Amino acid sequence: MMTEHKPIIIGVTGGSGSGKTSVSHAILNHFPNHSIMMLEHDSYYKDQSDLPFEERLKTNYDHPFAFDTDLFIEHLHKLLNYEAVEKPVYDYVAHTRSEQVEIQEPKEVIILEGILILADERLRNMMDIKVYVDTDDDIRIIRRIKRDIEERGRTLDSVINQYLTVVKPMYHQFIEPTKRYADVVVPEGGQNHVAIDLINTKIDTFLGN
Ligand SMILES: Nc1ncnc2c1ncn2[C@@H]1O[C@H](COP(=O)(O)OP(=O)(O)O)[C@@H](O)[C@H]1O
Ligand SMILES: Nc1ccn([C@@H]2O[C@H](COP(=O)(O)O)[C@@H](O)[C@H]2O)c(=O)n1
Repeated sequence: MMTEHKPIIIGVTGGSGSGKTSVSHAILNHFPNHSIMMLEHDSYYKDQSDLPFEERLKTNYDHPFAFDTDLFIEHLHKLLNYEAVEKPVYDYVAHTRSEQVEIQEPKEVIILEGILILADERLRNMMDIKVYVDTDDDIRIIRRIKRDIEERGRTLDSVINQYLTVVKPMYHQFIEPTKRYADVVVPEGGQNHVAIDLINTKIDTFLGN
């Protein structure tokens, strides 16, 4: 595919359970007839298939080192050049990459989503709009308990233990400080229709609509 302009990049970040995915889907759904895609940083958690399962449980998944951000950026550069990429598929139950990949075709609008995407200067410099979803800690942990038990194969004790020992301290050390890089701070995630409308209007402007 050849086009005059490079794709538009929107970064959506915030703590775990803040509503990043919901905001990203609200943006995707606003542009049903446009060329738009989402690239989750979580898909680029490092492959740990060489480690026994018990060892994978000890990984700090809320530290920048847990991600293969170099590969994420490499894929982003390809997408910016309108080339397709083989996106890894992450398995939260097994705590490693699955053996499958998904072919991701290039699009005109790319939504990057993840807890630590604003922590990397290279990524920040590639974004046209930076969004931070800001949701109270108590709401986020309640959502996470429900989601991790229902969808990510966790027990209540494991979610609480991981939250108190890793997720909460890493949030304050690495994620919350990136709020200052955001162009837009969205309180209460997916339900903030005014903020999402403002973001969509800006994307429309970039698209020349
Ligand atoms: N405004 C909201 N009200 C109620 N539940 C929500 C809201 N936004 C998200 N959720 C729920 O909370 C969980 C986490 O939301 P999600 O968008 O996946 O957050 P994140 O991607 O930041 O982890 C999901 O189960 C989602 O359905
Ligand atoms: N094997 C893994 C990998 C990641 N996590 C947690 O996922 C959170 C990020 O995803 P969100 O959708 O909640 O933004 C992050 O806080 C990691 O702790 C995990 O538990 N296990």
